[in-house]
Parts: sequence; C-alpha cells; structure tokens
Amino acid sequence: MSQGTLFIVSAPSGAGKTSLVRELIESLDGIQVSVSHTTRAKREGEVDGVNYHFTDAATFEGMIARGEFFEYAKVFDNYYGTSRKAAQTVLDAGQDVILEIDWQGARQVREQMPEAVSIFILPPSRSELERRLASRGTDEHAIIARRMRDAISEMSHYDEYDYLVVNDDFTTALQELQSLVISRRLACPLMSERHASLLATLLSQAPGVE
Ligand SMILES: Nc1ncnc2c1ncn2[C@@H]1O[C@H](COP(=O)(O)OP(=O)(O)OP(=O)(O)O)[C@@H](O)[C@H]1O
Ligand SMILES: Nc1nc2c(ncn2[C@@H]2O[C@H](COP(=O)(O)O)[C@@H](O)[C@H]2O)c(=O)[nH]1
Repeated sequence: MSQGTLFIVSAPSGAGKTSLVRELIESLDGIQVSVSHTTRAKREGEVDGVNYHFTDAATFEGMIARGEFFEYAKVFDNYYGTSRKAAQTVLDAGQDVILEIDWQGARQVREQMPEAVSIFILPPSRSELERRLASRGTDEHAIIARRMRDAISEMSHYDEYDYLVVNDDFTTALQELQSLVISRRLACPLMSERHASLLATLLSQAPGVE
C-alpha cells in the first residue's frame, strides 16, 4: 500500500488553523489530523484524546527521553509534541495526515521527512488576529498579549514553508487548502494501487506495444 502524504500546517495562534483543518478533514476523505500531546491546561470544552493528549511535564519528558516524539517544542512555556506512533500509523494506513504544529516542530519534521508538504497560514492583519484571539473566549488577556507578542516571531518563519494561505475569508482559505491537498494527491509520484492495476491491465491488452 502506498504511504499517505504528511502535511504540516503552521500559523500564529488565533489565525484560524484549527478551524480550517477541522473543516478540511470533514470535507475530504482519506485525511486525518494527528492529535498532539501537550502539558498546557485543558480549556473549557476540550476533551482529552480529541483536542490533545493532555499530560504532565514528567510524563512528557519521559516520552522525550524514550524518543517517542516525531517532533516536539516548547510553545508559550508549555510542551507540545507529535508522537511518532500516532503519525506513522495513519501514514502506513495510506491516509494523509495533518500536523498542526509551530515552526520549531515543522523544522524537525522537514529534517526527517523532506517530502512533507508545509503550509503557513497568515491572518489578514494583526488587529484581526487579536480580535480572533479575544473572540474565541478561551484565553485571558495576559495569555492573548503573550500570543500576540510571539505571533511576530512565528510569522517570521513563513519563508521556510512550501505554501502560504491567507485566512481572510474563511471559505476562500478552505478552498485553497483543499486544492493543495488534492493537487498533491494528483501529482503524487508514487503510483496508487488503483493506478498500477489499471495500467497493468491497459498495457497487457495493448497489441504491438514494444
Ligand atoms: N476566516 C475567519 N474569519 C473570522 N474568524 C475566524 C476565521 N477563521 C477562524 N476564525 C475564528 O478565529 C478564532 C481562532 O481560530 P482557531 O482557534 O482555529 O485558531 P488557531 O490558529 O488554531 O489557534 P491556536 O494555534 O491557538 O490553536 C476562532 O474563534 C475562529 O472561529
Ligand atoms: N511543535 C508543536 N507545536 C504544536 C503542537 N500542537 C500545537 N502546537 C502549537 O501550539 C500553539 C498553541 O496551541 P494552543 O492549542 O495552546 O492554542 C499552536 O499555535 C501550535 O503552533 C505540536 O504537536 N507540536
């Protein structure tokens, strides 16, 4: 079975990547989002194992020591990471996988898997980014201020990514993400089983092929 494609999606906090990725995986078959581990506190409404695997720092550091992370980083003073097993299981099943991670994690993934497709999502403006962080209603003022400060350093890594998508109008940004996933599938140099079997049939029936 051919392997799926790994997509990296990064953005400053509040730009809308979780909302876009949620809609993307609902709109396309054969693509899943990898559930990260984090040491940050659970927000109201978040579910362990769905939004994140919520862990304490000792557990997270034990996983680091055992080499269980594909990538991990400290973001806003908390650990966040993708378990190697979680991402690989999806890829081995022939499904595409999306990692919603920061620029530090994206670098680690590219080093190990240069064929990964990376997408950076930009907000239309800094004021709109701040408005979205506030309107989400999940974080206190000090946390929003910290995320706004770190947004500039996150965005300064935009040029390490293969594609940029501006999340101004949500539907337009979603369509651009859908196009990137679909065009990657069509351009995939690894032949799918369906294509291989069709070609084998077509070529075996062609008279006079040398
Ligand atoms: N195009 C858009 N226009 C207006 N609001 C949007 C748009 N996209 C997302 N939002 C809203 O912005 C807020 C932040 O979105 P979201 O939580 O998806 O951001 P995020 O990039 O995943 O943040 P984090 O990295 O902190 O998880 C949400 O309330 C979401 O509904
Ligand atoms: N390197 C990684 N970064 C991650 C991962 N999961 C999330 N993130 C980054 O954290 C921020 C904040 O997320 P929040 O849920 O607290 O709002 C987010 O913007 C991502 O950039 C991960 O597995 N690895």
